[in-house]
Amino acid sequence: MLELGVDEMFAATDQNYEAERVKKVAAIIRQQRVETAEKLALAERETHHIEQNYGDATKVNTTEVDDQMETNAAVQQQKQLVALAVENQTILQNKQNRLDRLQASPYFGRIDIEENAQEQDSLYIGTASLVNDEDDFLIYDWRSPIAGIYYNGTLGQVSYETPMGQQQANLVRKRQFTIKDDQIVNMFDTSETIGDEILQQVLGEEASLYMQNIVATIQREQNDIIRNTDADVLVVQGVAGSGKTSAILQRVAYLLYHSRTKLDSDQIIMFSPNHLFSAYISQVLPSLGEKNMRQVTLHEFFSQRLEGLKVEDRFSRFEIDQVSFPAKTKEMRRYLESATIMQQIATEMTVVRPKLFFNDLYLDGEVIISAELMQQVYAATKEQNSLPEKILQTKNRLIRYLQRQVTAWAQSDWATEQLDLLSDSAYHDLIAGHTFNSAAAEQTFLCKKIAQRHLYPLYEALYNNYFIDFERQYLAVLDSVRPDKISAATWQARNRSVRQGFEKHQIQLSDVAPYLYLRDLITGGGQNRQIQYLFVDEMQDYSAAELLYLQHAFPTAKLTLLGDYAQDLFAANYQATNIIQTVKQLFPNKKIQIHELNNSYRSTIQITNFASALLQDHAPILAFNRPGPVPQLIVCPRLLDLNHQLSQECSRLIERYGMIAILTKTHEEAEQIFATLQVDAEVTLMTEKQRRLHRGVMIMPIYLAKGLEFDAVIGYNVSENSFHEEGDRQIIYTIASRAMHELLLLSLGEPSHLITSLPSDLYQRKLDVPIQK
Ligand SMILES: Nc1ncnc2c1ncn2[C@@H]1O[C@H](COP(=O)(O)OP(=O)(O)OP(=O)(O)O)[C@@H](O)[C@H]1O
Repeated sequence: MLELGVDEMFAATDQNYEAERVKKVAAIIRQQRVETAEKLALAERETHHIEQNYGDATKVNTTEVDDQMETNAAVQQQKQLVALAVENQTILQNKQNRLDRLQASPYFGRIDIEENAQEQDSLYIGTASLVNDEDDFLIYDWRSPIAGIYYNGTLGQVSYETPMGQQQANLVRKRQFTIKDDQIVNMFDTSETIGDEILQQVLGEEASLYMQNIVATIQREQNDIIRNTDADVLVVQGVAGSGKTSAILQRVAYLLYHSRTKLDSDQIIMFSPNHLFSAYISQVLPSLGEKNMRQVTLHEFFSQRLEGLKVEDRFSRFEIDQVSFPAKTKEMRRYLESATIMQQIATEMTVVRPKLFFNDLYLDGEVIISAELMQQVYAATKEQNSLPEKILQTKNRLIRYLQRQVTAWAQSDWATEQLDLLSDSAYHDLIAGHTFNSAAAEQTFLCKKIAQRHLYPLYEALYNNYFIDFERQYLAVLDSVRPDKISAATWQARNRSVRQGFEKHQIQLSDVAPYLYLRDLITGGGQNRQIQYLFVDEMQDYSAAELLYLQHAFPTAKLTLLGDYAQDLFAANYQATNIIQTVKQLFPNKKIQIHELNNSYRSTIQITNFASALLQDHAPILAFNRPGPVPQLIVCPRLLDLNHQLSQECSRLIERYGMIAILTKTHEEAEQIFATLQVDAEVTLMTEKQRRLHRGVMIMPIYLAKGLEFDAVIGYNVSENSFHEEGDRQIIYTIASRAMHELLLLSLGEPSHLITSLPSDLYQRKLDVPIQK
């Protein structure tokens, strides 16, 4: 057995010592892997054996009461044994996975700390802990309290959390490694938070199909976000490429570690912008040994809650907005997506007994429970009860009324007729398991069953609250809350279109949050109290009403909201977003903590400076010092030339890089390019249905590229014609900031003034494109 003597570990600090140490640690990992593999094989055999026994134990005689009790006890015992064996197996499997990860790269950091003059410790930080047979920590998990020093501290006095409170120490060395298997590829001493060398190297790499974890190079400001456990609402406003998504994924891993006895990955939900993004980030947590949290898009979430209604999706709406977006529509959208409408709905529903609308419940064209009866029952509910309690009372009384109806139907001639018509198999189904003393008793029983079965849809309607006419209710609310800025005629016309939408089982996106909120306030439903943490990525794409609804739907969850108001693609043309301001207004009673990230890591300094200059009234983005080519603007006079240039540039870029994206404003443009692009590489037209990224050339509208990054980006047709509105600034910014190493912008004719108004040294303009015959 290889062991590391503690003294030996502290003695030398040079390259040889570190090289030697890695080898020794790697040997210990290998040895632990062999031992764990043996234990795991044994545990698997054990589980199999117990499962087999479990089958035998349940075959015991169950006719005698005593035997039955004995059997139950045996079954319980067997169940427990199986559960224990499975748990043991899972623990070993997790250990095995952890060792596998450590074997690929045992650690990435070392800190030397002095807690007093006599005592100095060297601690190595990796993706998981490793302990030898003497219980010495050879590697500390990056999430352990003491590892916080690695990310936070510059040399000198530092403090860290311990179970006994804050502990002070003197940080005397910080060392970074890149280790592959048991070989040190790179090693630096640094006094900075995390030195630039390793970061340079990581950021200079090619784009990958899946996002990578950043634990080796987490920056101080990101670390504060990752390790925050205080805030009810943690808000991160971060420029493009500042590591917002990376930080929250490491944050999930951190939270799962920090609260491992109380928190499970199922209790964390993340709202992501689209499925491509979900797939892109899906490997980060597993690479850190954690299960993925739940992921959902807002559209999926809304659609699940509004079964039976087709919810307008944001992408289709964006496409339609590009064709026509009248001022009146903008005004209405501003109101419908505001916190004000949500507050108005809440006010309307908290009066003592709001006027409610009910649906007649029909069966075979005949009203069985009338809306009028429902009104009477509702009117008779106790005044002092809340609205959901009144609804529950109403529902229970209506269910009792329905039960009386069932009895009446069972005693009617109709039931006897139905009985005569009953097929043999239906008859046997109904009486299965029952015996009767007389034919009359059997008949009574069967008639009751027939009536119950017949009226069951009404019971379901009552149980599921279908007896409440939510659509009419919503229309009535809309009628009463018209904002002054919108004329009565315009408002009524819109309400008519909402009604027509309901008739076709459709709902516009702006109506969803207020409609769902109204429905939940009436029924008291729609709240999930299991979720403890809710993350929203790209929060600038959520309206105030939507954020309020999410808070209402997950009342016990702590929120982490991250976004970049400069990347607001969907609402930029009708409203200015100020994330921080919005959140403060939305959650006045919550403990809000705000972090701003202004350093950008994704792109070369040239691309970041170009993107930064596009933004007005924005503090400059701090570019990471990684040089590359200056962005190019290529202007073509005709479509033919543009397409030719596109194919040429794509061919050039694909020789150099693995992942290139052509980003368009709309889906239609993406389709056109896909039809004409000629390049000797795999070309994929990305749609919402695509569930993963592809190597080669990908063509997609910018809204699908949210949160993603590519080696090189070609922004397609950034002409004045297509990008003339102020809100288009955000779109060009988002396009530009997807590029890691190279950025090209192609324009058909006059390029957008948003670009040409920038200082000319930020990009290179190419005009003399060859004209195609
Ligand atoms: N501390 C870090 N160490 C290494 N790489 C980092 C670090 N922070 C960010 N990055 C890298 O920078 C890129 C951008 O990060 P990320 O996608 O998390 O940023 P973002 O703020 O969510 O971007 P956007 O808003 O533009 O989608 C990624 O490649 C990520 O790995």
